[in-house]
Amino acid sequence: AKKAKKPKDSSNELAVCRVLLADLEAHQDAWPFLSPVRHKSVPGYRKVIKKPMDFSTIKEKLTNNLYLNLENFIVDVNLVFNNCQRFNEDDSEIGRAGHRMRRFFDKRWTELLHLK
Ligand SMILES: Oc1ccc2c(c1)N[C@H](O)CC2
Repeated sequence: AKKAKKPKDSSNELAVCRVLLADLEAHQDAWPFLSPVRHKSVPGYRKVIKKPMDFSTIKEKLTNNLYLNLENFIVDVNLVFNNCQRFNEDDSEIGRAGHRMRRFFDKRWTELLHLK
């Protein structure tokens, strides 16, 4: 017989987003991602990176209820790391920080989701 699907509990997804963002901001490798890239002083950035994103902008969006669910939030966090990989060599300070932050984020949100 078909197993009854467990109803999804989305009520605490925004609380999970706040915890995840606080953990990202507190990480020692967060420094390249804390505020918007000053693209006026970074040649090529505005041309190459179509959708800039950073942790302070994500916090603003979270505060203004612009994330409908955890998935939309994760899309923006991954945008931060994908922009970083696009613009920085893997073998650079910022490139390495981006890889470390992405690994940390992936581990952290899967931990939090398994708690449910
Ligand atoms: O050398 C530089 C100078 C500025 C930036 C980067 C590297 N990478 C950041 O992703 C964007 C800003």
